[in-house]
Amino acid sequence: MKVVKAENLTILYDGQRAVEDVTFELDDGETLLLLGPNGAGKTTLLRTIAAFHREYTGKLEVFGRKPEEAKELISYVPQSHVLNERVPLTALEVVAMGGIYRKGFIHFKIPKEILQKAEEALGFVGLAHVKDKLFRELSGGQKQRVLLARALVSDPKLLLLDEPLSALDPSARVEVANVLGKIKRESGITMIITTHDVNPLIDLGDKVMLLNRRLIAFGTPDEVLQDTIIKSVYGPLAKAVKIEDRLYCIIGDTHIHGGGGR
Ligand SMILES: Nc1ncnc2c1ncn2[C@@H]1O[C@H](COP(=O)(O)OP(=O)(O)OP(=O)(O)O)[C@@H](O)[C@H]1O
Repeated sequence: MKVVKAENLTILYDGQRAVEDVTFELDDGETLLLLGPNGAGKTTLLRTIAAFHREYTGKLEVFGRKPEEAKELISYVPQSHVLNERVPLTALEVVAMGGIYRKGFIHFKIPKEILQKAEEALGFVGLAHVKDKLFRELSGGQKQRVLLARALVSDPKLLLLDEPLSALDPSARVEVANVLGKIKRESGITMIITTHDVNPLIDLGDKVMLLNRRLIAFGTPDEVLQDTIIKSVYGPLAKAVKIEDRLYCIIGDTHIHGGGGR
């Protein structure tokens, strides 16, 4: 069974088309890098797969079901997370929230088994040592890793990540990309990762989709990240180059969200 199957998927907001006529399939364990300029529809596609947005035509199946019927199998890590940093939560409490919300209730006291899972997840992302630190006092890269741990606590089969590297400095990008690599290698969870900068993630991508409201290209990194295809979206200065067998995309599209660092 396909993890995601979209056929002629068109996504609308109040009747206006944001994403048009997208067809693709994703197999179990694959990682899809979803690439496209500002306003291309990356977040829209991700949120529709997560069943947060439901105005669409065409076919969309997640694990062979309607997206809203597959919700318990999906974890979604939003772009600018909505965690209220004024609430003094520790890293461990933030991770545990992933298990609590999934169970559909809010406890004042976090159940022991959820705390234990949260500790394991924090260890997995290499942050066991900061479990009692306040989330708001962590670095940008550490915060993003905590959010990854939070997404893992509910044992998802599909992980949807919206711009996990944005607003991070280059060394934090590498730190987070390494954790994403570990998730892929050790847990085999299917992932869809939206990004403006494909370079730090390119080794993870089994498939790449280039979206610009319409599907420009979908396939392996070698198939999609070709000079002519990249130029058709990002203009004549954009380039795809291969250096020592590794692909790099120079697209001059850095998309800074502000914030960043601490
Ligand atoms: N809630 C909404 N209501 C109406 N239109 C929306 C809404 N969210 C997004 N859009 C529109 O849908 C289109 C795609 O936006 P989306 O945020 O999915 O693109 P994106 O590729 O994720 O962009 P970015 O890289 O800037 O985050 C844009 O034209 C945007 O204005």
